[in-house]
Amino acid sequence: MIELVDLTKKFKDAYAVKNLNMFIEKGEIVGLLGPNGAGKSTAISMLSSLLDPTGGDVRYDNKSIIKSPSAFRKVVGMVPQEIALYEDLTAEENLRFFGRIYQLRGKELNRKIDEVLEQIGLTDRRKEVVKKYSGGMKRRLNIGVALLHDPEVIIMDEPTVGIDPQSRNYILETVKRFNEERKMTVLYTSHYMEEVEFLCDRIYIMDKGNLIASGTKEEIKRILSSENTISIKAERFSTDFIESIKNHPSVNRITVGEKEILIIVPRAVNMFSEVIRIAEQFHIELSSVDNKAPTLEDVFLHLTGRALRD
Ligand SMILES: Nc1ncnc2c1ncn2[C@@H]1O[C@H](COP(=O)(O)OP(=O)(O)OP(=O)(O)O)[C@@H](O)[C@H]1O
Repeated sequence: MIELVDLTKKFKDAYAVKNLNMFIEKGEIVGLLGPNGAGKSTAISMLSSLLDPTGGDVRYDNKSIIKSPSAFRKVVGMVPQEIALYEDLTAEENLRFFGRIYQLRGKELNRKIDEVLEQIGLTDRRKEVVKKYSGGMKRRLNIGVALLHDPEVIIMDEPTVGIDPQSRNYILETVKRFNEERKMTVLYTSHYMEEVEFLCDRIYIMDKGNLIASGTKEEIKRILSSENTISIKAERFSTDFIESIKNHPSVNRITVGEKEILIIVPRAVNMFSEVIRIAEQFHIELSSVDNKAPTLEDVFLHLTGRALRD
């Protein structure tokens, strides 16, 4: 198990990470979520012993990896946010170069290169120089480098930034496969809610250096359990109708879009029939009325008052 205990990093007079407490069990995919500048990269740089903390500790199987990082370094693969590849080398040559740094040689190195290229779906393009690769292919090779020494734990710092949806999907599916087939422990940082929702069972949410929520997806969404959101859609809404919904005694607040209105009501209130009655009264033809399950995005908005991608 990996534990972060009161982990803190102060740059001059500002805290990038403050008293961060987290744990990651063997074989779990844990998500670390937060907007730009939340402190995610700083936290995982300390976790992978690339950066010295100002305070606190990181423990792997009860041993401090701040004091003695070498054992942890052998079992961890780090995928950095910035692509760290040689553009003028081919995929195969890049893997060979980094493999040697991991002390791999000869047949073992060749076998690992073949295996990693297969895992990241680049076997066919192995002889091409990286500068000809698409953003998504570079991202995949960046992940491949971290897999060369068969890590037990992989730490990924926003590995899908700036790529097309197809490559993004490929990466997400690959991470899931590593976890299922190889029981790899994964710490996945992102500022995309949907990625973390798809991949992770347990989630930590950071904002401005602090942890603002943690738990399973279900636990985190329960933060919003005192309210329910109803989505109604129509080709057009009239001002009278909007005012009537907004001023209804059971409605907490509404968000008005061009063709959709979100109506937030207390959990216990059933507004369905009431909404339909008011729509009929104002001759609004509703195309749908749905109960909207809360998303992690809603949780973040609720906790911070800001959207995650501000
Ligand atoms: N070397 C540094 N010197 C001074 N301040 C820093 C340094 N590194 C990070 N910071 C500050 O610490 C805060 C957290 O940054 P960090 O990069 O960890 O956030 P992040 O959540 O990873 O965001 P991003 O998604 O943009 O990488 C930011 O305010 C950043 O400006």
